[in-house]
Order: sequence, then C-alpha cells, then structure tokens
Amino acid sequence: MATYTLVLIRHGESEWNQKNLFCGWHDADLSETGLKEAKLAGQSLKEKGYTFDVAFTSVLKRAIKTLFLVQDELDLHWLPVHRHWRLNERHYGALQGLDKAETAKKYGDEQVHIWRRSYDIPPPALTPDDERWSGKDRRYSTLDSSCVPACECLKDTVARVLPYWYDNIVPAIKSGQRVLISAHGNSLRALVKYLDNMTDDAILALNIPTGIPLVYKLDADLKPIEHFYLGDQEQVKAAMEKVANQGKAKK
Ligand SMILES: O=C(O)[C@@H](CO)OP(=O)(O)O
Repeated sequence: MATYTLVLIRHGESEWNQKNLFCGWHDADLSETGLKEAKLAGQSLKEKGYTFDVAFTSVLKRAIKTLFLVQDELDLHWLPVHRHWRLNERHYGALQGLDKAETAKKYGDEQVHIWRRSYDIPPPALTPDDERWSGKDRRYSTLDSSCVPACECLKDTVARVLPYWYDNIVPAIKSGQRVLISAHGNSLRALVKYLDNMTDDAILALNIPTGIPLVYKLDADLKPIEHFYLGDQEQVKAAMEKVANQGKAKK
C-alpha cells in the first residue's frame, strides 16, 4: 500500500531542445511548444486530482517556468517553492551550445550516445577562461568553486543531486507533504536511477520526455511501489524515442 506520492516533471521543450543543442547549465527559455506542454501537464495533474504542498526546482528558467505554469493550472500560486542548483541539468561541459546531430556526424552516433547517456564517462570539460564557464554567472557566485562543474557525467550529477534529496526533499515527503519536483532530463535520470536502484547499464537506455508528469508511489521507506507517466502511453513512448534520437546524425 502506497504511503507517499511524489511527482517529477521534466521541463517543457526548451528553445535549445528545439534547436537540438546540448544545453546543460545554459539557461535556455521554454519554446512555444514547451509552454504548451507545461500547461497541459498542469491540466492533466488537475484532471487526475493531484495537488501539492511544496515544490522543488532548479535555478534554470525552463524548470522554474514549467513549475509556475503547472502551479497556475492547479491554482497553487502560493505553494512554497525551493530552487536549488543541485537540481540543475547535468553540466554538459564543452558540448554546451553544440548541435547534437552535427556532433554525432563529427564523432559518431556511438560516441555521442556515450557522452549523453553513459553513467561514468564525462563529456569534454570547459576551462575557466571559456565564456560558457558557469563560475562567471552571478547565481553561482556564493558557491564554493569546487561545486561549479567543468563537465559532469551522470555519476557526478547523482553525487550532487542526492545530498539535496536526503537533506531537503526526503524530510518534506516524510512529514506528509505532497512534493512536486520540476527539473531536467538528466537530473531526473539521476534521481530515477537512485529511486529505482537501476544498474549503470540500465540507465543508458532511459530517456525522460519533456513536460509529462512522472508519478511515484512510495512506501514508508521511500522505496517505489510503482511509477507511471500521466498520459497516453503510446505518446509517452514516442516522446521518449524522440529524445533518444536527438543524438543521432541526420541521414
Ligand atoms: O542538452 C541537455 O542538457 C540535455 C537535456 O535537454 O540533453 P540530452 O537529452 O542530450 O542529455
């Protein structure tokens, strides 16, 4: 019997998802499609009777705006919202800003798949003199410089997401608050890997679609009893395949 319900949502399509660019910590906005996806996500949560007591998100506007549009549909503008860099997208290092299909053409589909989905192989690193270096961004100015990534593999993302999960999200869930997390494809893959105890190999095949609520029913020890996406399962499958195919060279 489920004790807790936790809802995860990857932000709606961003402008950089639409252009098929590696995004990571770049603060891309939602595209028109992404705005619609976020509203639809809020509507489907409302239709199914979900409500929340607290929300967590990253410090990137695509996740923050998605959360706000969901709150808007649920008439939950007053909801306490906690934003934290630990829920940010995985840092894509020197790949940030590059076209995924063109990168696959240059380095091969296999290499891009490794950079995108492997558990412990990081993409090429940024250097602090690069204009894309996140340490130059005011929102990270209070962070210890060791926390500002030059690049991250999923294992690095798991390592920085989990302290936030244990210290902030777990206490909220265990106190009986209904929690919504609006985050990113890879910061959510990090959390899902942990929750579902997935192997390093199994995580390779996991792609999380944009703007579709993912519901977890958890037992008293926060072990998942079941999880499911809200919505038409064929559409969810197609949306996951679309994400997987973004890293393939155009034929
Ligand atoms: O570009 C990114 O930061 C992520 C999520 O949009 O992409 P990918 O699915 O390639 O990991």
